[in-house]
Amino acid sequence: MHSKTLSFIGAGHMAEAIIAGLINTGHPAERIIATARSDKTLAPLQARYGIQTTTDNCNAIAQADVVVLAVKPQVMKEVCAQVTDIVARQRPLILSVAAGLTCATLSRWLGGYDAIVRAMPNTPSLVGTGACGLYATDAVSKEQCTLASDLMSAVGITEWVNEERLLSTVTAIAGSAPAYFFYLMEALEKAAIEQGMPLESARRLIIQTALGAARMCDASEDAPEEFKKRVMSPNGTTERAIFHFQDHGFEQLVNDAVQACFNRAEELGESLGSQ
Ligand SMILES: NC(=O)C1=CN([C@@H]2O[C@H](COP(=O)(O)OP(=O)(O)OC[C@H]3O[C@@H](n4cnc5c(N)ncnc54)[C@H](OP(=O)(O)O)[C@@H]3O)[C@@H](O)[C@H]2O)C=CC1
Ligand SMILES: O=C(O)[C@@H]1CCC=N1
Repeated sequence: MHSKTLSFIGAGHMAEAIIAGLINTGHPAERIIATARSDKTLAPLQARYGIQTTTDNCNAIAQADVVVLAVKPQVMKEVCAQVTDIVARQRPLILSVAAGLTCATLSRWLGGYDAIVRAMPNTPSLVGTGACGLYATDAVSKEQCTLASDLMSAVGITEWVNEERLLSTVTAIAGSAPAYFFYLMEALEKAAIEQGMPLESARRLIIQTALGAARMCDASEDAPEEFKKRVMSPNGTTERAIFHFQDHGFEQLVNDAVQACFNRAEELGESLGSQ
């Protein structure tokens, strides 16, 4: 992996999360190239990680073993059109992290080039605890799949899915899901402040609790439901809170939000893919 040159087309939140994770695991900075439209975006990345940067997408791809497409889905078509010729000459593995856009759409936009793996990562990649879904069509070789796995495993865990639509599920439970947890943490902070606790104290306690809950699940085969029961003393405090969540439709609300996220990923794929 460390001998491969990785070019990131797009240097925003998701690209930076993966780049930071890769640098932390020892990937040589000189073997990472990032592009953006403006030097203003690139300068801080270059300063932070010592990577190569350029606003010339074709130049970045001309040196690449792997091209990570990390622009917004809405600008992907334009970017693909720009780089089709250099991709055909260089023949890198294309790893797209864009929500919704299918391998078929990306391949069409890249003039029929089909060595494409789709990934749906998340921003905790930044600290080496990413969770990433991967999907490849039959056109992708075993070696290319291994390369994609190796790249994303450097910044967290990976799960291959055998149906492309399941990447929309991965989007709804992992790609977008850090925001759900942040939202819950934000709401807990607000509740603590309302009860008179200083923000700093509340935040420390909430972060550690989230970390502890995740670590307990990670360290055991037991289901989250089991851990929940162990906190819920009969007629105790937790039970009162959980019953309140249940009485107010918490599980349905989560299900509906996950479905809305899934639907938006599919909708993005369909509307942009029809272009
Ligand atoms: N954010 C997240 O948590 C996740 C995002 N994704 C996917 O990652 C992709 C990027 O999202 P995110 O990082 O949040 O978006 P950002 O807006 O943070 O980053 C987009 C980047 O693309 C660059 N860019 C725009 N146009 C071009 C171009 N023509 N050539 C080269 N670079 C260009 C921008 O550069 P400039 O600043 O100069 O305009 C910017 O650096 C999306 O497709 C999204 O679906 C997937 C999983 C999680
Ligand atoms: O919100 C989005 O569209 C992107 C994709 C997954 C996370 N962020």
